[in-house]
Amino acid sequence: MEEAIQKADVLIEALGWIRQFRDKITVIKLGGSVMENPDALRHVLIDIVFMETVGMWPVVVHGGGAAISRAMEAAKIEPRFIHGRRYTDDATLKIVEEVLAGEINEGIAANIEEIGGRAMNLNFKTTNVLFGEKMQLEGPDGESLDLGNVGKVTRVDRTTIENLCYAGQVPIIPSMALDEATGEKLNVNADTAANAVAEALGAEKLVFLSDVNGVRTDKDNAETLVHSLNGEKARAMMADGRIASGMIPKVEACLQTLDRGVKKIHIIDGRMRHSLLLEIYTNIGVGTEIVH
Ligand SMILES: Nc1ncnc2c1ncn2[C@@H]1O[C@H](COP(=O)(O)OP(=O)(O)O)[C@@H](O)[C@H]1O
Ligand SMILES: CC(=O)N[C@@H](CCC(=O)OP(=O)(O)O)C(=O)O
Repeated sequence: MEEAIQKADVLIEALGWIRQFRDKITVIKLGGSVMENPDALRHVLIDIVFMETVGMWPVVVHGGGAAISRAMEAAKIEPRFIHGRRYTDDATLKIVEEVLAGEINEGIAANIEEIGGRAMNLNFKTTNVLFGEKMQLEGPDGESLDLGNVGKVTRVDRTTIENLCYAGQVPIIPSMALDEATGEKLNVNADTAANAVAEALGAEKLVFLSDVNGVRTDKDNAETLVHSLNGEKARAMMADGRIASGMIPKVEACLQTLDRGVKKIHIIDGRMRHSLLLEIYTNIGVGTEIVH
């Protein structure tokens, strides 16, 4: 009986948090590295179904970088990255669409339905909600770098996403956009796509599920987790190389988004069971919170 009472206590403890986040949007970015681990992905999706069931409005934006690279290798195309972005020629774009907007997008929605939740996969074949334009990057001497069909998000169809949330469905958004001027499809970095969606929706929270426990001062040592990271510290860590590779676009985009109305941003370990619920429903600080 004591055990049952303790379980009831836990439910009551969650009540305040459930009330606080009811009818509020949390954007969850699923990184390719989490999706590479089916067990971790399943647990994350169970947490998302829990959120949806208690009346929160989770919105999923996903990448799938590792799966794209694998499909490219099978097609004998060498993946190439420029400033953390995948060089995307026409053949690569076709693969990105098949893998990201196809297999992965449909797979996440199907998984959520299997667990008992309701989801809607939003892609070019169903409903596209991300619009963008080609991204221009500059090299060290100011020369323009050609990334091919890579874009940034300029507009988000907020009404469609909010209507789905209101109807109790979890929107699942792949990191691809449609160029409204040319009708071309664009490959978008999933971290920047998640930030654009959170900004457009004025999300209460933006949570990145990654394959590390957060930002670390030594990227190879989990013990060096930074619990709270502000802009000044983040810029210093990027300048001296402590923040590197995939963490750079993530942190840069987070700092920009905080300036644009999203209240809280966290980077947490998607492989840790229930890290998402712990972040939302408890006072235990898991991962790194990005602050002003
Ligand atoms: N200071 C740092 N702290 C933590 N991870 C870092 C840091 N600098 C670089 N990284 C790298 O960033 C990676 C996470 O970014 P990324 O590969 O884009 O993941 P995801 O697919 O989850 O978006 C980590 O696996 C780690 O190797
Ligand atoms: C332009 C660009 O780089 N797009 C990314 C989109 C997927 C992504 O970002 O996936 P992760 O979140 O798993 O890294 C790519 O092609 O890999």
